[in-house]
This record gives sequence, C-alpha cells and structure tokens, in this order.
Amino acid sequence: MNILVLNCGSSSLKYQLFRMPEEQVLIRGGIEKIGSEDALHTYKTDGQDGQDQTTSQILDHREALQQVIEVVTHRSGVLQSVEEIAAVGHRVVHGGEQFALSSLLTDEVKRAIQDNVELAPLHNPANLQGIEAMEAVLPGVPQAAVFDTAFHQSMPPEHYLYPIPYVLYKRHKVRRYGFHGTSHRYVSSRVPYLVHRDLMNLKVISCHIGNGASVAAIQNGRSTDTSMGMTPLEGVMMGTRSGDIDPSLQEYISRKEGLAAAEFSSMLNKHSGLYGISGLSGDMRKITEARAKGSARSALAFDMYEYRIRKYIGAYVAAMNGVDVLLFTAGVGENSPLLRRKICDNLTYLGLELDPQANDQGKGERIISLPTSRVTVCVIPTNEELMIARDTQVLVSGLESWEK
Ligand SMILES: Nc1ncnc2c1ncn2[C@@H]1O[C@H](COP(=O)(O)OP(=O)(O)O)[C@@H](O)[C@H]1O
Ligand SMILES: CC(=O)OP(=O)(O)O
Ligand SMILES: [Mg+2]
Repeated sequence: MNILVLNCGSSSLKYQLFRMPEEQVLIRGGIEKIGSEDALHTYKTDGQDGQDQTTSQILDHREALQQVIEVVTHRSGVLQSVEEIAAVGHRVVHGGEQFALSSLLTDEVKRAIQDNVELAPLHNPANLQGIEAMEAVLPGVPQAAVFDTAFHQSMPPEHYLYPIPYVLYKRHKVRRYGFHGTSHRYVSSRVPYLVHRDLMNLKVISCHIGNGASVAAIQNGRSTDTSMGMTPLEGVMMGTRSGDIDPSLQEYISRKEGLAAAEFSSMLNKHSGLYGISGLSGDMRKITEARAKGSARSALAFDMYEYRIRKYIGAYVAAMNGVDVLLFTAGVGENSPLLRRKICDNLTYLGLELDPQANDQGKGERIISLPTSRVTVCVIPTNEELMIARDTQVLVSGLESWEK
C-alpha cells in the first residue's frame, strides 16, 4: 500500500511517499514559496544520490499538490498512476481538545480543524487547504489527520491550565496544548530499543530542537508536561520565536513602539529568538559559524538559547522527581554537538556524564553518555512522516470499504 504523507505550511509543503508496511520511502520532496512566480520544488527518489529541482509559478496549495502528483506519477517514474496512491496522511498542527489520537478525515473532523483555526492561525489554515486540495486532486482516496497536539492530551489539568480566571478555559478553551507531539511520540517510542528498558518505567525528557523547539516530560510513556502552550510560541527560545516572556511586555512595547496586536505577535513569532538577538539569522548553522568567528551577538544568542533549554530540563527533572533518559532530536538537536555538550556540561549535578567522542563523532540513533552516567543521554533522529504513515495505515485498514 502506498501512502502519501503531507506537511502543509503556510507557504511551503513537504511530502513523502511510503510503501507500507515495508516503510520504504519511494520519494521525498518539498515545495517552497507557494504563491510566488518562482516556487521551488525539490525532490529525491529512493536510491538517488543528488536531488532534482524545478522552479515554476505555483499559486496555491491545489496547484502545488497537482505538481506533487505529476512528479510522483510521471516525472520521477516512482508510480505509474494516481490509482496507486492508497491513502493520504496529513500533519495537522492543532487538534484542540477533540483529538487524543489520529483520525480519518470526515466532514466532522474537518469542521473541528476549522474550529481550531483561531488557536493556530499560522498553521491550521494551511493544513486545511492541503486537505481540501488533496480531496480535489485525489477524490475518493481516504485521508487521515495526525495532530501535533494529540500526544500531549495526557497532560493533567494542573499542568495544562494557566493560572488565570478559570472561566476563560470554560468559555474559550484557553489552556496549554503542546505541539511536536508526533515527534515526541516517535522518539520516545525508540528509547526502549536503545536503552533496553521498559518505557513504562522510565522518566524521559525529550528535546525537539528545530526551527520550532519544544521540550517534553514523558513519564511511563505519556506526556505529562511540555514547553509549548496554547500556541507554538510559549517555552524555550527558538529560531525566530521568543518563547517565554513577561506578558506585560506586550502593553509596554506596543505603547512605546506604536505596535498593533498583530504586529506585536508577528515580532514575537518572526523577528525574535536567535534571529532577534543575533540580528543575523534564525538558522543555528549561521549562528554557530558567526560565534566561532567572534561575533559577540551570535555568542549571546547561542548562550541564551542553551540556557533556556537547560532551564526547562531542570524544571522537568523537578516535575517528574527525576530523569532516566535525556534525548535530543530535530535539526539542531540532532546536528549540534556543541549545543548538546554545553547543555550536558551544566547537568553534572544529576550524575550525567557525557561521552565526548560519541557526542562529536557518532551518527544517527545512539547513546552519547558514558556507561557510568546516572542519566542516559541519546540522540534520536525524528521521523514525524513515518509516524503519520503508520497511523494512516492503521486507520484506513479498518475501513469497511477498504479493498487495496
Ligand atoms: N549541522 C547543523 N548544525 C546546527 N544546526 C543545524 C545543522 N543542520 C541543521 N540545523 C538547524 O536545524 C534547524 C531546522 O530544524 P528542522 O527540524 O529541520 O526544522 P523544521 O522542521 O521546524 O523546519 C535550523 O535552525 C538549522 O540551522
Ligand atoms: C508547531 C510547530 O512549532 O511546528 P514547527 O516546528 O514545524 O514550526
Ligand atoms: Mg519540524
């Protein structure tokens, strides 16, 4: 069975086509700058060394998906026709309180995603566009939604409520939801394979450090707390997002700078974080390079970023009354030995002993602490797309009309 997995952003789209249950990736690709004259589509088929790319005018997600289907079924030679796509799985960022699990897409589920647009205005509209465009391009093909928020629905109320008037939760669902759940679920599910212990008896702190970044406390296999909140802005410092700030800054800065609410929100989401402090970039590779060349502002940005992640780790050790496994994942977490070392060098009070060689030189899924360490530190490359393909396979296999 071939399953197409889609991650639709506001101006981008990432996709992978899986052959299931073998879990073989037949083709992976992405389109950037959707809505412009020079949208860029890059893709790579299984076994191919380099990657192919084309630029063309792509005005919306429907056109983008038509091009994906055209590449998958014709240009790349991966499939012969669209008939060979058995199901589609979508990353949906905000599922609100309705979804603790992935779900087949029905009109009711789509309405629920629409209802949550207000809670994730940057993400959910693009996810819905992708779903509707796919319905038009592949009518009748079953589709599933896999929610970033679902894994964190296990948080208890004392962790997910804000200490503000309770009526706001009742009236408007103002609470913490948490994100990157598909990634935290995937990487924590890999822990038993690495440490040979039962996840049900482990306290795990999972650091998903990519463009967006979040830390999760996972106890007995379930998320008990996580750093992102009602939106993906709360928590640690990120590439361009501030993470936690004093809420009074809004009133003060808006008055001083004459900013409207939307402008203030845009400042926190797009002009803050590593980018805001360094004045250079939100990309950790550029910050690391500039820091090495002596840029004081990039060094400051790096130190703040590391410190704010470490504070959350400390908080979650306290929250769970201990930690057995500390794991790093996503673009920065997987690829920055420097960040991992700086974090771990300041956690020795936990009895944590990093293995410098394994941290610097190893590749892929691995333990990077010494055998004597009281906390096992791991790097586990995330694979949200595989998780989405697996959930979609399970969901469509249960369909009565299922014939493929
Ligand atoms: N070798 C590396 N060293 C440090 N940071 C890296 C490296 N490779 C990628 N990154 C960082 O990973 C981030 C992107 O992470 P990713 O998980 O792909 O994000 P997203 O899925 O949110 O777009 C960027 O900030 C990028 O700089
Ligand atoms: C929810 C979220 O922050 O996602 P991303 O890291 O892909 O921006
Ligand atoms: Mg990501």
